[in-house]
This record gives sequence, structure tokens and C-alpha cells, in this order.
Amino acid sequence: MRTRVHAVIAVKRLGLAKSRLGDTLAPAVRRQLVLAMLADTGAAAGAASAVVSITVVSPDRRVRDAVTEWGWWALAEPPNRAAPGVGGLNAALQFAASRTRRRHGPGAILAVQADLPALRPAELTAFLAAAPGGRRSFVADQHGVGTTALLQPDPTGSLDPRFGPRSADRHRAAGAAEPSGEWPGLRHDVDTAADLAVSHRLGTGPTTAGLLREIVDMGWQGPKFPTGSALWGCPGSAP
Ligand SMILES: Nc1nc2c(ncn2[C@@H]2O[C@H](COP(=O)(O)OP(=O)(O)OP(=O)(O)O)[C@@H](O)[C@H]2O)c(=O)[nH]1
Ligand SMILES: C=C(OP(=O)(O)O)C(=O)O
Repeated sequence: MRTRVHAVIAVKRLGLAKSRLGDTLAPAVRRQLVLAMLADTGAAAGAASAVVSITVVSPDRRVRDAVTEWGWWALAEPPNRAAPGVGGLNAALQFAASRTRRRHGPGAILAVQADLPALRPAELTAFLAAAPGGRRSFVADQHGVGTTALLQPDPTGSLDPRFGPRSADRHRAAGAAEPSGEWPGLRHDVDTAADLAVSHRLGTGPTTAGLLREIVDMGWQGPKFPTGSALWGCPGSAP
């Protein structure tokens, strides 16, 4: 597919984000990590040649302030009482897609997860090139279970995101294509400490790398996890 693509990214409240890292990272570090991964993911997505805009939707003002500083468009998420949890993510992405088109006009929409710190622009470019023109396409995560990116190439078509548990199956069942490609950075989202170690090995973008360096300086031993560091909520909980 060769066209201009608008990327949309959703981030929940920093205090709630990446709860599966809660046993490993102190809350302040976890919040920093969420922002660092967002910075690297968005920068890599924006550096892909087809991507012409980045919009981040979040109920958290700190996320929106950071995004504005980085030069992307920050959208406040409307309260979504009808569909909390995962429904909240899909509703947030639909909202961002519709506002993006209202702002920029009709165009292809790419929903990208916010936690792909090892994403390379070339991977996204390869995915976009491999995606067929007439239907939605998605990228399954490293486990083949979740979804890291969903593309609606039709400039006026609904994104119809189905993120959440077993979302790869759900996108497949909804008729989305699954172009093949290795794309390790595009497939490796970070949910757990083990995922973080994998992304670290793949090579993260500069903001996540800088934060990980700081954490190492404070006691993290490379991709292994430290014991006894004040930064880690649960000493010895190595992946
Ligand atoms: N704006 C918005 N983003 C959401 C919402 N729910 C999830 N997200 C984001 O969607 C992305 C994918 O979610 P997950 O990979 O499960 O990340 P997470 O929810 O931070 O991680 P856990 O707390 O460990 O489940 C993350 O960037 C979340 O911040 C929501 O209701 N609104
Ligand atoms: C919401 C999803 O992400 P995760 O599996 O990272 O929670 C998903 O894969 O649809």
C-alpha cells in the first residue's frame, strides 16, 4: 500500500499503565518507562516515510503534555463509562481515528501500540508496503496472540479495532489480512519484565535506552534483574 498514513496511539492513565511490571518496577520508574516507550515508538513510527501524522489519545494530562512537547497531536479521551477496560482502548482508538480525519481529511489510519521501544521505521515501511490495498491488515505480537499494529488503508473506512485478549484471532476473524514479515521490533511489545529484557537486547530507541541505562546505574544488571535495588518493588523477581 502506498499512501499517506496517519498513526494513532492510545495510552491509559500513567498510574494504571503497565501494571504487569508492578512487581518489578517502582511506580515512578514505571511511569517514566511508559513515557519513554511512547517517545521511541512514536518517533520510529513518525520516521517511516508514509506516516504523515501522529496522534496520541490519553485521559492523562501528563501524557498529553509530553506528546505536545514532542510535536505530536494530543487528544483528551472522553470518559467512556459504557466500555471500561479493553473496550476503553478500542473506543479511544476509534475516537482518535475519527478526530484525526476531521483534522487532516480522509486518510489511511494506522493504530500502533505505545509499547514498541525497539520499533524500526523500516519495519513499519515494510509492513505498509506488504499490506493489501483493499482491506485492513494487522501485525501479530511476538507470541502470535496479541496485535501490535492495525492498518485501515481505506481513507474513509472504519478502523474497527479489536484489541484485547487474543486480539490477533479477533482481527483475523474480522477479515483483516496478516502480511508476513519478521519485523522483530514491530512485534515486540513490552508487557512484562521478560519482554523488556528482549526489547533491550533488540536495541531500543534512545529514550528507553537512556532510562534503562539510568536503571542499570542504580543496580540493574543488564537484562538480568537486580536483587536489593530500591527501584525494584520485588527484589529477586528475575524474569
Ligand atoms: N487511551 C487509552 N489507552 C488504553 C486504554 N486501555 C489500554 N490502553 C493502552 O493500550 C495499550 C495496550 O495495552 P496493554 O499492552 O495491555 O498495556 P497496559 O494496559 O498498560 O498494561 P497492563 O496494565 O499490564 O495490562 C497501552 O498503551 C495502554 O496504555 C484506555 O482505556 N484508553
Ligand atoms: C491489548 C493488547 O495488548 P497486550 O496483549 O499487550 O495487552 C492486544 O494485543 O490486543
